[in-house]
Amino acid sequence: MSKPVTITAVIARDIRFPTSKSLDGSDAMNPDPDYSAAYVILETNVQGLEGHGLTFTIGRGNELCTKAIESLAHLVVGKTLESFTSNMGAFWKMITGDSQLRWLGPEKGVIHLATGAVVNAVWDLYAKVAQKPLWKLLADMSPEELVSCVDFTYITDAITPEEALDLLKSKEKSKAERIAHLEKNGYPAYTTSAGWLGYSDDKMRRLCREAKESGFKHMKIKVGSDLQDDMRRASIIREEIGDDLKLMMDANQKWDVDEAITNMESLKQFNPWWIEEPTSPDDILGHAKIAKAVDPIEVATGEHCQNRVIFKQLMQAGALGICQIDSCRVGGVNEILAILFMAAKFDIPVCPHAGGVGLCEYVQHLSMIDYIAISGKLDDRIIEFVDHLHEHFIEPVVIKNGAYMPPKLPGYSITMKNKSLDTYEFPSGKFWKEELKTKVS
Ligand SMILES: C[C@H](O)[C@@H](O)[C@@H](O)[C@H](O)C(=O)O
Ligand SMILES: [Mg+2]
Repeated sequence: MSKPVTITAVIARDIRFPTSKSLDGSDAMNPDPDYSAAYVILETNVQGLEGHGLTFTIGRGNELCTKAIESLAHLVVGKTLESFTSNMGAFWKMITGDSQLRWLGPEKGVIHLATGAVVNAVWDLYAKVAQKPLWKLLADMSPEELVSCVDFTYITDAITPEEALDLLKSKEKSKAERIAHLEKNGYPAYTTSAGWLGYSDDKMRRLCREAKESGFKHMKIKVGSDLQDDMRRASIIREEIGDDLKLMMDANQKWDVDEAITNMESLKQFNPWWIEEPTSPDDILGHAKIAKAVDPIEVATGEHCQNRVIFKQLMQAGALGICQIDSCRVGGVNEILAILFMAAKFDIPVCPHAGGVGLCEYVQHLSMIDYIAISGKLDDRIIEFVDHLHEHFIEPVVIKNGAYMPPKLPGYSITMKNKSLDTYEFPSGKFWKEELKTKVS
């Protein structure tokens, strides 16, 4: 591209899907989520070229995220893409370093969710200009380039840039073999779609059967409502999937620390591989205590883990058996790379969180780059899959035989169809106008 690409405007849109109607996505803590996106469009001076990104919320509060995105806009508008991509680490430090906005976090909550959306939109633009899907853009970087994308502030006691570089260099020569493996076999996935808490027993049984038939080897269910009911539902699922498939359980932060330990005593008879979010996502020592008590069941967490610092401490404390990165809870691709480096160093499997709109589209790129260039491993690593709302994306995920196939189009796979954006914009889109009218009358 001859003329420099300049970002000319940041558009933030409040997009909400009415998933609470069918209880898709429901769990013990979140009984009625409306899967939503605070959606970002970076407009540029090049006709037809835009960077897209989103941050995931479950409905109300999406308006706060879109406002926060607008507050960050002055940091990117009027700047060239090249001024960012020539030093991605410095770009990230700049975006998270506006002192007046940083005061709202730092690096957590609404401002960090908004940061995730903007940073991801810049990566989408970068990959579109490079004419590569994001995973390939990252895979083609040298170890030095990949390390330079990361801000190591606050994590050098766990990993230094030099250590990260050594780690990447040791994987460099065999990258091509792993790319070939992915292109042939895809990256293994697990499904959560059968186990939402609000589903009837019949629906759960049917979805379990369907998931098994379509090649999934792992399934996740929700627990944390009522222990007797958790046990009843777990036994139905085991009945359907048998003993060979791996079962995971997700409590969505419902329990206190000792309660988690006691409840897992009862639930361990269903042979869960991991217990996810057993307690508050901020409780590092609590997770460590649970991990010790429930061993050999793994403790998984990360979808509400606010930044790389908390991930670092979970890893250092031996509190984390499975690292569940979330593509937009932390500050986008750069911070994800920091977490992937630490997970590789601590040899903790990364199984991304994807229960939301657009999260499957995002995280496939992240697991793929982890396998190609960072951990180099697939053992005990799977990407979450939920079968909702993919039809709204220009390049929806492709699952074959229980595995994610590598995306092909340039970008971060997060661009939504214009019609979907217009229909589900809140409150002015066609869907919500009708919906709100019926509520009033
Ligand atoms: C409200 C959401 O659907 C959550 O239940 C979901 O993200 C879940 O924790 C998951 O692990 O997929
Ligand atoms: Mg979860």
